Amino acid sequence: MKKSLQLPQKLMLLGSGELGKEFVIAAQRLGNYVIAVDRYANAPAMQVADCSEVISMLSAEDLEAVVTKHKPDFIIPEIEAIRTEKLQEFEQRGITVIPTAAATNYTMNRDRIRELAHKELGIRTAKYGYAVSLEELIAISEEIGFPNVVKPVMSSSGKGQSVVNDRTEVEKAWKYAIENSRGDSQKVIVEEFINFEIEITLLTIKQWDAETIFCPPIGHRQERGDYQESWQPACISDDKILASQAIAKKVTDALGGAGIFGVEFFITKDEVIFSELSPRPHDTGMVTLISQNLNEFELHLRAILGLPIPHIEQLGYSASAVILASEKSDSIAFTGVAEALTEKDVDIRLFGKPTAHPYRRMGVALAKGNDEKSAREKATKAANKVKLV
Ligand SMILES: Nc1ncnc2c1ncn2[C@@H]1O[C@H](COP(=O)(O)OP(=O)(O)OP(=O)(O)O)[C@@H](O)[C@H]1O
Ligand SMILES: NCC(=O)N[C@@H]1O[C@H](COP(=O)([O-])[O-])[C@@H](O)[C@H]1O
Ligand SMILES: [Mg+2]
Repeated sequence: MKKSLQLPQKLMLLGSGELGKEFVIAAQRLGNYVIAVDRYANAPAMQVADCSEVISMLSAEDLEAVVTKHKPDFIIPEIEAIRTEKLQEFEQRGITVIPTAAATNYTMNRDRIRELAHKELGIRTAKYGYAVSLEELIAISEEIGFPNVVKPVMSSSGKGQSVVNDRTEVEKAWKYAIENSRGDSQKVIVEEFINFEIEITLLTIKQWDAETIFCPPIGHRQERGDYQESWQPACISDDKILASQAIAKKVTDALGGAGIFGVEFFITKDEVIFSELSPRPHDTGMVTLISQNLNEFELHLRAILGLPIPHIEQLGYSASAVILASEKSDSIAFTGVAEALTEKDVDIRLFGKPTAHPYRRMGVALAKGNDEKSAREKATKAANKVKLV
């Protein structure tokens, strides 16, 4: 389905964090009208949108109220934790849900997308199983073996995730996962620990009326299940790039619709292993704010609106490194931005989150370099100069 190319369109963004903020900027540049929605006021994307709403996105009534009030042409989820059954209803009423309401339902929980990829599409993933109680977790952990990785089926950015080295650590992992599960789920996934050489995000752009296209792979490093730095291009063989593209195409075709997807893979010496995917811009893809002629947010917008993407150009070795909070605070100020910006080909984004807590991502440093190493070092050095006070 292709939408009319008449602009502006009315876009409702469900989730208004840093990824949403850059998406709103891209949408505004083409004059679109954006309603930014999130669970708290003054969220990053709300600061640049035409208007905003604070609701519980897990509440069908709250979603109904804002959709009835604003009558958007498009609903664009920015986080997973949304009452996706309600999105199906909006879609039936003729509102375009990105990429599709069914796709947001598949990717809301790790188990649904895993079942689709592994069972229905026959794609290689880490060995896995599920548990809804500590007893089940002990049994399935022993079946899968140690070390393994335990995650709530509903969470993101590593929340509630832990690596379990042996039987004695299972109970702690269970408690941590349940305490940090988002939404109403009490289910965890246990995965075989993959000893990868590198992990990548393959930004995959699915279009209404044109072929699926890909950005060059993005390499990334994670801690506590959360992204710390990313770089593009990731150095992997052409064979492995083609293999990951084929898998990304297969999964995104099954999900349907249009938009950008961040498809995550573990790359081992001999294998390309599918991990998970975001049906929207990806945090590690923030590197494209400096590394490409069209960043992931502009690509998402063009794909959504059915605008052409004639060419994606990679602009050379580039990297991003996160700026994290270290303590709880509700008065946010930074030092060191001037120092960080003294270096050539370095840029900083501060998201404008109104409060901080340990490890909350507050900004990102971006850099270009002569090679991967120098780009990564420049980005990390710049990120380290910026401090919350
Ligand atoms: N089975 C595994 N083997 C090895 N490492 C893993 C495994 N699963 C997850 N990890 C590590 O933890 C990171 C986060 O895992 P995952 O992507 O599943 O979580 P997430 O909460 O969805 O993160 P995000 O929302 O940021 O994508 C991975 O990028 C990887 O570094
Ligand atoms: N890996 C998913 C991801 O990076 N999502 C991004 O983080 C925001 C939530 O941040 P918060 O937890 O600091 O509010 C989300 O709104 C999205 O922009
Ligand atoms: Mg991930």
